[in-house]
Amino acid sequence: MLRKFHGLPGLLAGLLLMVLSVTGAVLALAPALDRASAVVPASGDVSVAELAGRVVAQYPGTEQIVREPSGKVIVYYSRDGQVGADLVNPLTGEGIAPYESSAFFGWVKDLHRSLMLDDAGRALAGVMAALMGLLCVSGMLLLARRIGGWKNLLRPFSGSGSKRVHAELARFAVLGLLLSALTGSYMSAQRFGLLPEASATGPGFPAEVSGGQPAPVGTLNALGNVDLGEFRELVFPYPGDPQDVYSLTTTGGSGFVDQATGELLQYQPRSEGSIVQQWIVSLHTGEGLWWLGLILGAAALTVPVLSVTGMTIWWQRRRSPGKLPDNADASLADTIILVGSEGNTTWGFARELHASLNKAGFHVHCSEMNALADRYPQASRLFVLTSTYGDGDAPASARRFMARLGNFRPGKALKFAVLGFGDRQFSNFCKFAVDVDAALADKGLSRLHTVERIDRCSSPQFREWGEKISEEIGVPLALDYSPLPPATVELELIERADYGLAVQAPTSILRFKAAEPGGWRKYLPSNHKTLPAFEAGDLLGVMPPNGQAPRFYSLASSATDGVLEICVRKQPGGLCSGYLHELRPGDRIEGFVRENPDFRPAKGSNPVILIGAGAGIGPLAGFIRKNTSRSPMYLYWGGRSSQSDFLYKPELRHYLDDHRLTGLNTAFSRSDERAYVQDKLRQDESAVRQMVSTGAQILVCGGRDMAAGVRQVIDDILKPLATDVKMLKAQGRYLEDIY
Ligand SMILES: Cc1cc2nc3c(=O)[nH]c(=O)nc-3n(C[C@H](O)[C@H](O)[C@H](O)COP(=O)(O)O)c2cc1C
Repeated sequence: MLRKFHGLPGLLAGLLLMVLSVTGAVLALAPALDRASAVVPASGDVSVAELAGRVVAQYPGTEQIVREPSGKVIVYYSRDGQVGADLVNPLTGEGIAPYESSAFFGWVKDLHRSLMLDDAGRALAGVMAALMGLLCVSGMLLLARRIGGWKNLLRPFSGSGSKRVHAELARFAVLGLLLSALTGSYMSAQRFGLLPEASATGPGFPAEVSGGQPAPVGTLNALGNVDLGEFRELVFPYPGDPQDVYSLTTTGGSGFVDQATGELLQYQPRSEGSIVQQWIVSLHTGEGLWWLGLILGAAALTVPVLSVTGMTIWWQRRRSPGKLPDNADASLADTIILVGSEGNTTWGFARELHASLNKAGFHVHCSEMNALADRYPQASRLFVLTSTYGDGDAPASARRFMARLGNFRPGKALKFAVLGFGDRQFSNFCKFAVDVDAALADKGLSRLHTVERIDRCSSPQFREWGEKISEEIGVPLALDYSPLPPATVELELIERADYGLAVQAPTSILRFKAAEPGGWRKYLPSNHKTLPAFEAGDLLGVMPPNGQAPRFYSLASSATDGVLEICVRKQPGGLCSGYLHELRPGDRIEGFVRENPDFRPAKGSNPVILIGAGAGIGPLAGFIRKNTSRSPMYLYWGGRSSQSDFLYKPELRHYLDDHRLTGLNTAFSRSDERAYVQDKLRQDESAVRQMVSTGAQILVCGGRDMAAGVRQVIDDILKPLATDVKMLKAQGRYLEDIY
């Protein structure tokens, strides 16, 4: 609900808000520019009498002197029948330059205030300001919910892409934006009579004036008592009229000054309402507070980026597999389905369960596990369908689930069943599902059904689970779903480099191109094949022969390299790795790319520490190849023998020479040295610690034993910094790709 509230007005208003914010940011420069060009004496240095005396000496026809909130002093005068206005130096009274208000700023102000649409535009701008206030508040509530409370607001966020940019910018800009929005709404409401305006009437003309011989303005007592810092405006009496008076306005109020006696007449202090009003204007425009103007301007400049990233998030969410027809509201649903998925296949099963339960008359709400609500007031059944990733870890749409479980307040009637999706070839088969099952039981929920595990998206296993659930809930559910095989492309092997045979670790670097169609079809222009889009670190799914489920390999190249490269170790008895190792140049395979955006080096100039062993070097080599900005990048890699399985040896030398790689540290377990990559990290302990303390990111790729050993070493190294791998992971600074 909160998300809809934040998203819909945001989308509608995005464009208008961009216009208002960009114009606001331009206008915010004016106070600082004005201040930079103004001569501002220290407080107490110049009185209004001194100022007026100096100005009149230079401009005998002075009619009015005005001091702007920026400190600029302007004199309006008449000379030889002509009127003029000059900017003057308050220390000398001399003119600095003719005064003209900027046509450019005037135009921008009109656009900002009324979108060039007079009153209709002013009203629209006011509505936009109120909307901006709502967006700020709902956005902050969303953000606090996402990061686990207000206390985490200043901690680094994990995540990537539009979501991260949106959240990072918003948390720093929100106070400025909220201030602009609230003050803008207030001003607009006043203008349209929705809020009372402070009375602008000044004191009445004095009933009695001395009418004596006018004294020089520089000698008038009442003006001598006012400091320049408090001065706003002095209007001179009509020349030759002894009954006329000076009218004086200061920050504290206004009154009249007798031109003969210098006495202050009819002084009226400013009302509280008028002071508040003036403050609101200053807080909105930065008038007289040039530094605040700059802060507000910088905050306003984030609005176009927030609008674009906000729209991107909205669009991604609309296209997400979690968008289901007839999805009940979480607060009204009697049945909840939560989905944990990385590659989206689990969503297909969840959709089938959702449709079957809906058909049976239940009110079903389905969402990703990360969106676990604090309560489901009407629900009595909770189904959790989740895959497992990494080395028994949570998939992307469930990564925040365990943290959110802390705030979860289940009703007494709520019973749950967890169904895991995984692959028996991983030693941690469906581990995350098992962990979730245990965590829900710990929370005090009772089980509707014990946790079950589905191997490689098996449709019969899913159907059987459905039958057991039918018995538990007393309603027949016919779950019939088989995921569509992913759309594949044909790839042709163009090159291979073989390593490791002598040390019983046969590993090959395989390079593919998109296969050209055969026969007459190759002459069709539309049939010229190109590689799909991918980045190093994404996954290549390979369909092994005999219709087996796909196996995944980390990509060592990106599409812009013009070649699709993987690094494959032949596993004893491994069906797919054996199949790939048999390939000769010219042979073709069927494959598809699966994005893995969470395993990428962060952009920026912080050091990146790459750690891997064996074929795990593949994506790491791809990251180094792409490091054309020459950010500091260090590689720690372990193999068996420098003679036999030093993968990418010539390329790494080349990357060191051209500074795409800053440092290389190798360990060989079957050499005289007998070292592992963990040993090299320990040797470099202080350097690693120092890099992490300056914001380094660590990426690990390889087998699970190596990854566990590396985690242990890094935890030890980080102890003096009072941080650990868990914390770095939460900040998106420790990424793993483990098999
Ligand atoms: C890189 C990678 C790591 C995986 N790790 C595990 C694992 O540790 N345990 C497991 O049971 N399955 C693991 N799997 C298999 C997935 O859980 C399984 O393919 C699941 O059906 C994917 O569902 P999803 O597409 O909804 O994420 C892994 C798959 C990949 C590609």
